[in-house]
Amino acid sequence: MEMQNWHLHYRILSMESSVNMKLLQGTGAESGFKRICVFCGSRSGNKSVYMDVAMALGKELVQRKIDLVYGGGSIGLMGKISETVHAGGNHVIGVIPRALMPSEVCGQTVGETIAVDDMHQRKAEMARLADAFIALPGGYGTLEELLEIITWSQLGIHAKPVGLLNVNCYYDALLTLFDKAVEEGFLSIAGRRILVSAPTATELLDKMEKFAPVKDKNMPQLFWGVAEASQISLQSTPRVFFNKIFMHNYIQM
Ligand SMILES: C/C(=C\CNc1ncnc2c1ncn2[C@@H]1O[C@H](COP(=O)(O)O)[C@@H](O)[C@H]1O)CO
Repeated sequence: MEMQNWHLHYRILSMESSVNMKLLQGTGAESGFKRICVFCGSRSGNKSVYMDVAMALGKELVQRKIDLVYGGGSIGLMGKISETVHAGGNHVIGVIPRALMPSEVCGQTVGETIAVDDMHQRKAEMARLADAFIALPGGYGTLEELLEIITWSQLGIHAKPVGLLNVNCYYDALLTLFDKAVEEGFLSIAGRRILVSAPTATELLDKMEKFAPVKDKNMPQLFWGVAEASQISLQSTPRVFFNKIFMHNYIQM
């Protein structure tokens, strides 16, 4: 895609999402989201509230006719949300690296499985397939996925809503850290606003439906195109694979 076309495309995407969301407000109409990617723990947590919220989010997606993209398998919160959405009759896509595919590692994926080569490819594929992202409680894997997708938004790679389901105040410390980063000058206010948070699935989805991306005026317009990917590939061999895949998927978003 030409540089100018890309900027136009990005602006149209941002405008479209805020217009669609405005039309939906208060109408009781179907969601503006077709597919949401959920990042969440491969463990269940040690309080029932965590499995409960995974089920509640699954039911909310079913009710709003939103399909699920997730990391595949049947373990922990990942298993609970995928089983709930699948049982409710919505489509589920598990994007799973081949190394994690054996059922003794991750259990069985319900619905459709997309096998990928590695964790980087998985994230790019999840990001391409979904039109919004939600993080439930989880560990390093969930945090890493959440922070990367926020960073991609900050860099203008996508303009899709990112939500944090802060059940049981699980993410309070993280949200305080982000506020501290603004206070200390490491994060812009526009950057901080990328992440939408709420304590329940219903409130979070309602907020995300209304989300309109805020453009950070100080952020330069970046071009994430094939030309840059091939330049990177000349400079640094270990990053070639990631960047090639990432750019390829990005162009298709
Ligand atoms: C190897 C072991 C378990 C299998 N682990 C995972 N299976 C599927 N997806 C995973 C796994 N680990 C990370 N992910 C991705 O990150 C998120 C969950 O990570 P967390 O650290 O549990 O928060 C999830 O969204 C996946 O996409 C044996 O331990």
